[in-house]
Amino acid sequence: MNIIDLKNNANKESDYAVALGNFDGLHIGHSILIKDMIDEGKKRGLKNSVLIFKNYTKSVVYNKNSEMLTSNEQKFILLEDMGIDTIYMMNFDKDMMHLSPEDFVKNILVDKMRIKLVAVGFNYSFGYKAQGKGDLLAKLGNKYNFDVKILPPVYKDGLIVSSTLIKDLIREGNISKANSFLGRPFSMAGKVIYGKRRGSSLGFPTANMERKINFVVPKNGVYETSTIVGDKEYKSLTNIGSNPTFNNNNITIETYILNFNENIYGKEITVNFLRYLREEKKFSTKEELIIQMHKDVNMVKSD
Ligand SMILES: Cc1cc2nc3c(=O)[nH]c(=O)nc-3n(C[C@H](O)[C@H](O)[C@H](O)COP(=O)(O)O)c2cc1C
Ligand SMILES: Nc1ncnc2c1ncn2[C@@H]1O[C@H](COP(=O)(O)OP(=O)(O)O)[C@@H](O)[C@H]1O
Repeated sequence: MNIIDLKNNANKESDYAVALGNFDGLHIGHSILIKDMIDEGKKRGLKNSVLIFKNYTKSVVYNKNSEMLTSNEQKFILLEDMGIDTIYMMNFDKDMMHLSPEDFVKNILVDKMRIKLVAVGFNYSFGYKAQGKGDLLAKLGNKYNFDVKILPPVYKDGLIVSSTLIKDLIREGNISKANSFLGRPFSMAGKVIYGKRRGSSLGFPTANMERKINFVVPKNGVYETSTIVGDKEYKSLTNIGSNPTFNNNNITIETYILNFNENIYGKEITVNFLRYLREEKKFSTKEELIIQMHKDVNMVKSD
């Protein structure tokens, strides 16, 4: 798989099919769209690609740091697994934001990327103030000689699968449902930082994570997770919250890794969220918390 930054490069090699979108989460709806683009591209003898903005378009448009489901690194791995030939990267900045729909199509898709097929979802919009919709894309396809495929919404359990819905489910702690919409566990990557150094004394050292990007955070509570350290995956338990037993006030994301005993401060870990187990509680003594933590471990050991 190639990754091409369109800032200083253009594709001169071959004609391409492309899927367009933010693809935050690369959920089951995104996968269907991308697989369809790959298949349709193959029929036409085209290479396949996705165009990804380095930064989240909504964050630029609304000038805020929006919460996200996936980092670009995670997207690259997932897209490579799907069989994508090329990822085109672009910086979404104020100039880009002000491009008219037609200029976006002509300057980027046609001139820089040699696109012959564009696949988008039913609610895709593009160009300044998101003025361009599917019908305009189809017209521009006629003008600039590329095919356009607009995919209908993908439903699951009677709901349209969307990144916004999945983020809301995660915020509510409904991890199982969020994961069924994602098609894999929601996962967060980040560096292990120092905490209060209390975990080891409780018999449960916890790796405190600093999120690598502004990942959406599940509601406070204890979760069954798995944790990737280096190239190994371990069973784990993750507590999100303010440790009310100890009257902390900031929210931490901390993971106790089973059958593990290494110093991993400063290392990057990935935590996959599998299941919500219980609320974070205020215990009257630390001994009671320790008893509960043993019960938590038994919950995930037994299956
Ligand atoms: C499985 C698990 C369950 C936890 N449950 C609670 C809880 O219910 N209430 C609470 O106050 N803290 C809970 N904690 C957080 C501990 O209080 C925390 O790990 C400890 O204070 C260590 O913090 P440190 O990493 O800053 O040293 C839990 C931690 C783990 C790993
Ligand atoms: N099984 C384990 N799970 C998580 N971290 C572990 C484990 N074994 C050793 N560690 C190490 O111990 C650190 C956590 O110890 P802890 O006493 O909770 O300190 P802190 O408050 O700094 O997180 C982790 O950051 C990691 O480097």
